[in-house]
Amino acid sequence: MKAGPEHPLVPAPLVPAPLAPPPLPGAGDALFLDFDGTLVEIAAHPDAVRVAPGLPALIESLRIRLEGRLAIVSGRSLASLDRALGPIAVAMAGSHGGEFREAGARAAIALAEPVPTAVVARLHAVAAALGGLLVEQKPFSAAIHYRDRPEAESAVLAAARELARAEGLALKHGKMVAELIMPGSDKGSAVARYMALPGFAGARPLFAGDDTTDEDAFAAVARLAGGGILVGPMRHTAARWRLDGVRETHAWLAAALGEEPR
Ligand SMILES: O=P(O)(O)OC[C@H]1O[C@H](O[C@H]2O[C@H](CO)[C@@H](O)[C@H](O)[C@H]2O)[C@H](O)[C@@H](O)[C@@H]1O
Repeated sequence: MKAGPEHPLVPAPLVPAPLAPPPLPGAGDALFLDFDGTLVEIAAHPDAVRVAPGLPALIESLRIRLEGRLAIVSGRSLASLDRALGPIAVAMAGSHGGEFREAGARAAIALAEPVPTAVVARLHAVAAALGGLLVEQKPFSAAIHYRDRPEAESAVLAAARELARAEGLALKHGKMVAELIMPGSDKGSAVARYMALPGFAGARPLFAGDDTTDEDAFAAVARLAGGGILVGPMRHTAARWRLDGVRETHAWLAAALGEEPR
């Protein structure tokens, strides 16, 4: 007997079924890419990621191949993505959908309210009390990182949950990070907003991402008759396909251009 939503009395399997590799993005597709863990390997510090030398050009070439239907959708701020990738004419949404920019546009549109300064101050106090954790303040979210002190995870999450509850904020738990966000925007809403633009409308959306914070986007592309691509080890996910890691993602992007990995 099958398990799943259509058989609610049967427990879901503990080990999710494996996912096939994704199709190559091509004519009629729109491509959305997460950044950390998808385009670059996770590093010890947000500023320590290494961008492969050929990556910005690869992304721009794909954007041209897809007639402009490509965007990076990240939890990072746009300023941080701009620093990492340099001046590329590619659409980008940052701060988990709080900042939205079309390709070539100078200014971003704000789709969220900034996190109140009192909340950021409280996060700094929590970070100091836990031995000096990194607080990353972004235009529309604030993150507390515990990669340096994994043993602080439960204390970080408890404090972040309490702040989120008291202030009416959304909480995202990513890779060794807890992020507080004003409710109303996430990666799924950013994808939906791109897909409503004339250049994207009607295309099949594909979203590649590694983290649980990408699940909103996986669900959004599924609603729009596309599919998510989980990057990394198998887990319970709304994604439809899977790639093993960053290297395999680069190879997949290069293959879409008919090239060897750069
Ligand atoms: O949505 P993404 O593009 O995947 O961004 C998610 C978060 O990425 C960054 O933090 C993560 O990557 C860091 C560098 O590898 C790592 O040190 C950290 O532990 C990870 O959580 C970024 O700093 C966050 O702002 C993003 O939300």
